[in-house]
Amino acid sequence: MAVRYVQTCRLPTPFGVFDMHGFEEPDTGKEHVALTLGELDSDEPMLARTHSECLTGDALYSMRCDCGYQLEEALRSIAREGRGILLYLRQEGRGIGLLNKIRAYHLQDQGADTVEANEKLGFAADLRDYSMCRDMLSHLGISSLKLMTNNPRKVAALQSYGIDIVERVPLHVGRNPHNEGYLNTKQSKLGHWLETHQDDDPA
Ligand SMILES: Nc1nc2c(ncn2[C@@H]2O[C@H](COP(=O)(O)OP(=O)(O)OP(=O)(O)O)[C@@H](O)[C@H]2O)c(=O)[nH]1
Ligand SMILES: [Zn+2]
Repeated sequence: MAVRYVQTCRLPTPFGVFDMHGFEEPDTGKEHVALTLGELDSDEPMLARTHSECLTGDALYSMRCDCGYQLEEALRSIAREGRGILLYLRQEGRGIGLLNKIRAYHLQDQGADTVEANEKLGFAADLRDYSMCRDMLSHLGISSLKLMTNNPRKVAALQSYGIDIVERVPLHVGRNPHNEGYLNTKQSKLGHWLETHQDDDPA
């Protein structure tokens, strides 16, 4: 989806003072942001995270998934590196939206896994589209990334837009008894690179 740049402001966080760049999808009105730290105009690959919205995990401390833990670890890693970008993409629930995600969680409470629940609701397992990343990165002059992800589809999607992924940085944090089944299904059905025994120590 094509996006247009709107404005930039400072965003102080416990991890560092980022610049927040706002973008809008003219066709849908969806709003996305990029947080950046450090020099943008450089040929050096940039540490990056493309993070899809998860209100429950990112803002409400849900332990059903690993999103909140990954968001925090990504911002911490960018701050440690002194340079990087986090693209926060407003595609909640792998693209089905918040209320459908609650419907899907209800089905999971009754025994479905994360993929089966989507399918029972008539959705594909993952409806996300990463094309807005191309415009956002191009606007900021960034073409080469060290991407923090465990998701092979994300890597392939960004590469298909001509973005150079020079390194894939694993992001294994937040495994707990409430998301064990979810993470196992991500690995077995969605192909995520997740070892069975993760090192949860963020040090
Ligand atoms: N439909 C659905 N969406 C979920 C569920 N659990 C988490 N999500 C969504 O899954 C998405 C996770 O996105 P990301 O954090 O980018 O993670 P990812 O695609 O799994 O890949 P990583 O980069 O390895 O973290 C968010 O949009 C969440 O809202 C679920 O059970 N059902
Ligand atoms: Zn989540």
